[in-house]
Amino acid sequence: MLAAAAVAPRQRLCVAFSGGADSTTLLHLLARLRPRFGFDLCAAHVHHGLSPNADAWLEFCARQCAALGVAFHPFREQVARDHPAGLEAAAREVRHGALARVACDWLVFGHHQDDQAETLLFRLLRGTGLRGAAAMAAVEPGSPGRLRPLLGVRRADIRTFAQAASLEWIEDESNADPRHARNLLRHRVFPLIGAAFPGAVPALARASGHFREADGLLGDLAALDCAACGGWPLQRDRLLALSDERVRNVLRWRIREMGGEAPARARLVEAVRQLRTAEEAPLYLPLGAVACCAYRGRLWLEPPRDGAPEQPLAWRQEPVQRWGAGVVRFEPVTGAGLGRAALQRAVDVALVPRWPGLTLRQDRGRPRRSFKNLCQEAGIPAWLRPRLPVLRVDGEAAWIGEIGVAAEFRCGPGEAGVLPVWQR
Ligand SMILES: Nc1ncnc2c1ncn2[C@@H]1O[C@H](COP(=O)(O)OP(=O)(O)OP(=O)(O)O)[C@@H](O)[C@H]1O
Repeated sequence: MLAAAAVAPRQRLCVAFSGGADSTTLLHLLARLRPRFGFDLCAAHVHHGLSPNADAWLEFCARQCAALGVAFHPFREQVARDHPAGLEAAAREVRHGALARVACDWLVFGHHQDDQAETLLFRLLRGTGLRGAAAMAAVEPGSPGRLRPLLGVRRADIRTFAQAASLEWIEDESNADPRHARNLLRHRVFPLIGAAFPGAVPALARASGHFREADGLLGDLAALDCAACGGWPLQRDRLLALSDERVRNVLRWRIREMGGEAPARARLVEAVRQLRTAEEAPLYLPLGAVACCAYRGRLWLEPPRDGAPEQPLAWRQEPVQRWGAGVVRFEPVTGAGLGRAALQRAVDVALVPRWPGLTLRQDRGRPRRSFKNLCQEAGIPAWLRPRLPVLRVDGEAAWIGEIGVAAEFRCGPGEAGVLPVWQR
């Protein structure tokens, strides 16, 4: 598995070390494999402060690491007891937050096949989608990536090995607490299932592999559909020519790609319904971690409060400048857009959001118009206005995204010009 994950010599592996039988076995195995693979090994333990034994566990982990010559990183964390998702979830969040702070290439966990089967069943009972049913991956690339080398091994086999190797470990008394839903599954439900279906655990683990594969294919389909819709921002009419299922798949995939959690199915169903009934009209649909925006034939997702940067972004002739969730491209043109010479003479050129009192004259001989009037005339919806990029040149608006160039800055015929294009 280490070879499959392409763990290279000198890469830094950090075992997430609870001190339990699984991560203790894992740590000992990796310590033995260290000379053969040439990786650097360390271990991290998170002290949640929830058990009266937490100090003793931390000391136990420190001693084990010292005996194996493995660097040890202890984390003492506070867990909120009033977390809306419950104490277990709060502890997990804190644990993963602490482990993410370890400088390493791979975090290595002691999850095994029984954990995988329990995770799958637990999630199915809560109505999970394909992504959740895919459960845990043995190799999850990332920075750091995650490895679960024991994912194909049964819990009982790990214990047998640990006993045969005379390893010592600690038992977390909370693992026996039937008030935790996971423990109820482990101690009551799985023994019953196992008696009736002896191969249930490996079969469930296998099923999660099938779900993982199918989920990967849905990701491929979403990527193909996005490409066929012209890439982000998508062409709205092409997206809506797809079936509802595929539109939802695209939205779900993009939200995850942006680091958010996919909203509940009912919410996505409603979003697609609204997209279809709005036809061509501008639309702004909050979807949890992101907002779905549709405007002038284009559709995109953006973080709800990340429309425009708060601070001016100085422009020093770069071809591309970031703007909120998108970019502004400055394309070289001749006889169109903004005159380059005037921009080069200016002292202060920056991309900024609209400011109070902003006005712009679109054509010589026509009056200056307020930002609000310009937006109304162009049919720009109120939600999009704070996000519009404005190129401010020595205090004057030279260009406003979606509106255009100010007459005073327009490039003369045959002159070198630059045309800003806002891509959301
Ligand atoms: N206190 C801890 N400090 C460091 N690592 C831990 C700690 N607790 C658990 N781990 C790591 O997580 C693995 C799984 O532990 P456990 O089954 O208790 O957690 P889980 O909540 O089911 O999993 P996950 O945290 O991945 O959701 C362990 O084998 C170990 O690698």
